[in-house]
Amino acid sequence: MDGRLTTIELFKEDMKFSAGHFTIFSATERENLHGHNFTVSAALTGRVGREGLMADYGAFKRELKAMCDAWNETFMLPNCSPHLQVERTDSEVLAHYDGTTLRFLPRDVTVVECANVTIEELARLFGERLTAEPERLRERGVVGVTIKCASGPGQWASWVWTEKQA
Ligand SMILES: Nc1nc2c(c(=O)[nH]1)N=C([C@H](O)[C@H](O)COP(=O)(O)OP(=O)(O)OP(=O)(O)O)CN2
Repeated sequence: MDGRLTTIELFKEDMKFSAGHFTIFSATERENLHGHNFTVSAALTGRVGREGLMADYGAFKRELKAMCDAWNETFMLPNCSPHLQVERTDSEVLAHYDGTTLRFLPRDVTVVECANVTIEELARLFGERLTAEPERLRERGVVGVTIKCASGPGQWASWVWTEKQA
């Protein structure tokens, strides 16, 4: 590798998903159910090899798109909230919050491994998926990954990984 660093930024038009959610602010305060057109973008920093190539970014695009597709047109519930408990019955997904129960059909819900369906948690989920195999990233010369997730124009949260922290 000639060693120089480059950063490839991915913010394709189709890296998006329309999903419902509500932000939980406390044990007794949350938003009403609503939705956003979320978008996600990634910046991959890495070393350029003698072939004039860093890691092929195609795999990263496919991974991000697959996550967007899985969450698109569903209602997202957090699986690890300190304030909300998710219960699955034979025919429903129940969300117990502050003495109330929200009822969903399984086909309409995505339960995600996060404490809150916020842009900061969604950015982390995207980032952790892309950096699940840090050794493989290193082999491909990737030294940094930054994910941005937005719930609309002009507001996003970032999540950053560097090879040193892994
Ligand atoms: N730290 C965070 N705070 C909030 C988040 C979040 O993800 N992290 N999310 C929300 C809600 O999603 C809320 O719906 C956002 O509403 P708003 O800021 O009004 O954004 P809109 O998409 O509705 O766009 P506007 O045009 O600005 O109204 C709240 N807090």
